[in-house]
Amino acid sequence: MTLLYFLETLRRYPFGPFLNRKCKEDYVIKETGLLIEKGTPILIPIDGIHNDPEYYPDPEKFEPDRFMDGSKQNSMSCTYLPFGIGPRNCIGDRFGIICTKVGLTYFLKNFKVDRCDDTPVPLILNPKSPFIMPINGLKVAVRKI
Ligand code: HEM
Repeated sequence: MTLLYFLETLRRYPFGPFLNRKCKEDYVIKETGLLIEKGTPILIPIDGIHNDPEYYPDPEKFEPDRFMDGSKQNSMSCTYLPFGIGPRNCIGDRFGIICTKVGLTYFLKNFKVDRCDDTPVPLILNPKSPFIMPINGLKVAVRKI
């Protein structure tokens, strides 16, 4: 269950809005005829793909169950990219997942988290940040259980 919430959180809020690559050889996109020349810098829009209703119906909705069948986070899927993709993808993905599971489980066993008066609803992201992060932080009420 923790994993489904983790996966959905990284869909809605990946670390950054895009991955960057450089084109290794001239490439023509079949559908449009557009030529991408060798050496062209490429930005792959993670947040655009993660919010495309063709892949994620009702993308604004936080819905951990979308990951229930396990297919989306398949490494061959180009529609879920929180850890990047290909030979330069994140080498720490499994380690990151395990650390998050252990840390979250320990934290949630000991603390209860609630909205407070200062919790931004809806969450407003900082449009000037190179990372995906709330504009004024994310204040919540944390109580020891
Ligand atoms: C939730 C945790 C993490 C997230 C969301 C994350 C995300 C990413 C992303 C998006 C990339 C770029 C991949 C690409 O361009 O295709 C990356 C690269 C990388 N990550 Fe992570 N990462 C996480 C944890 C870690 C951890 C725990 C380590 C090391 C212990 C790590 C080490 C690296 C390294 C070395 C690269 C560069 C790989 C390369 O250029 O070949 N990451 N990560």
